[in-house]
Amino acid sequence: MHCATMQRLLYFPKLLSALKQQVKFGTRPGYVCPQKNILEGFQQVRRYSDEWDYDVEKVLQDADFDEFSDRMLRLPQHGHNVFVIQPFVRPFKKSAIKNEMVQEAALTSPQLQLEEALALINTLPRWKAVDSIILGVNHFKSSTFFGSGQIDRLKNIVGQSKNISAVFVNVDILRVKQIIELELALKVPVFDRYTIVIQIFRHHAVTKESKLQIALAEIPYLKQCVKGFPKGLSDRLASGRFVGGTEGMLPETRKELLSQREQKLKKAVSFLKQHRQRVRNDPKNIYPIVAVMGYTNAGKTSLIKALTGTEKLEPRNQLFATLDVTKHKGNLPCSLEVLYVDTVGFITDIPTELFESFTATLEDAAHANVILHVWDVSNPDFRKQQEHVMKTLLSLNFGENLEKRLFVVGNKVDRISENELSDLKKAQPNTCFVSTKTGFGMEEMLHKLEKLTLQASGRTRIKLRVKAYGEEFEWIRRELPVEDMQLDSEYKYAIFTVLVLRSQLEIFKHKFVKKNNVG
Ligand SMILES: Nc1nc2c(ncn2[C@@H]2O[C@H](COP(=O)(O)OP(=O)(O)OP(=O)(O)O)[C@@H](O)[C@H]2O)c(=O)[nH]1
Ligand SMILES: [Mg+2]
Repeated sequence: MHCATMQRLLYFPKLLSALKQQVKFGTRPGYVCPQKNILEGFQQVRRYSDEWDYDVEKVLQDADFDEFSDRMLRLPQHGHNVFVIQPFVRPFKKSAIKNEMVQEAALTSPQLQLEEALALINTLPRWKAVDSIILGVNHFKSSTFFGSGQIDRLKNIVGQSKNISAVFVNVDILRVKQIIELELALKVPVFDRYTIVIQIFRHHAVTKESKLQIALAEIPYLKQCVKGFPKGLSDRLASGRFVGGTEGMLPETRKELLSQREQKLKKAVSFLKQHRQRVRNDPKNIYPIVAVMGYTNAGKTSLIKALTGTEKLEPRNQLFATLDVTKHKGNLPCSLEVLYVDTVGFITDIPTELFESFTATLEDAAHANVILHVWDVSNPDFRKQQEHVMKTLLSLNFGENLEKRLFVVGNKVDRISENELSDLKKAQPNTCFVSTKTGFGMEEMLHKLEKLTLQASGRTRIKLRVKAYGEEFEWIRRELPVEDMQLDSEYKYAIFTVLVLRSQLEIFKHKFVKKNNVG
């Protein structure tokens, strides 16, 4: 076996020894071990034959639109040195906030929010957070967002620093009027969370599926820009955001451009959905599916890598490192093959439209037998994060039977103290606590996951007694997930323990039970 794979399997000593025994047993002359593929499964990186044959590039190619959207989203090639502003509403004024997402954000600490804002900026290649400030406000003023005294203070900071080339106000979305007023005052481009996340998405999108969905995610933002763009202001703007190019276009022409783009994208996404549905319904796809979901950077990709040994997976200390929904084959201790689905992480204070655009690929996860929710328990904000993930799952139609198929894993326990871990275990008795980094708790977690997966995917563990090395024997070995096989003392009969779907059992009965001697 591959040496690196061996090392990874050392996380799971019992599982490893069981696998080794099975393989040894399989080397008996004349007998190929059905479990041999288990070990091979650990080494395999496999994209299933669900390739989508569609020319997305053709749909996305549109020079006029690119010029318009790049201008609105301000995508500089050179990056930015960013001044990060973390606004928070002073506690006694919380009732003044209407926006539900801002209200939710106001429940956490501004310091933690600022840390996330810095991580967002530093995730973008060539972007750097150079300074930051936490600003308490009584309420978010409609036109300028901040009060006039605060605007003066910000003007001073930004004006005096030669280093600052952009400002990031860490709120979900700023209105166009607010952006324009802030840009006029501060004389640098101003970004909100929506625009920053869109830019990260653009950088991290690899496949045509994610490129398409991200293009759709930009549309609501651009619509807002077109709607809120005030006449006659553009030439006063220093940032050049709305100046030149499509600025000269009539508002109707911009609207037309956007609506044509939206129609094209929606049509392509509907084809993508149909394709995904066909793949899901293909009777060949009988593997139970475990969708790994959670807040961004919680360790979803790391967990799948630890469970499957997939070399190509690259966990990264970045927000939204994963945008493509990918499937990775692994085995449960009972030998049953499962597909782990890696997914895009969620984040608070982002308009829901942004994640709704991912539904075409997230639908695969929504139909999964098990929804494995990963928490980063070392993050002081993890309770708020996990609440947010649950809310997002419900808003994205993951609600059906969610309680029955939900499996919660608290990751990164190597970064918390023993006391904290024991308090967490008491408070969350149904959660499996692990570290994908050290391997702590992984074996126990895997056994619990197996139990739920078998139950949720409708598999039954049964014994089949058949003639050794006969037709049925070969069929079982080839077609069914075999957990164990024993030969009788005379090597005449074999007793298989298999994990079967009702449909597989019916096929077996139809093929063999009547005509042959099967127990
Ligand atoms: N200390 C520690 N770090 C971990 C653990 N699991 C993951 N990490 C680190 O956390 C960071 C994020 O890991 P990923 O697996 O990429 O997280 P993710 O949830 O897939 O993130 P996104 O795809 O960006 O949403 C990486 O730097 C990992 O090395 C763990 O158990 N302990
Ligand atoms: Mg990931």
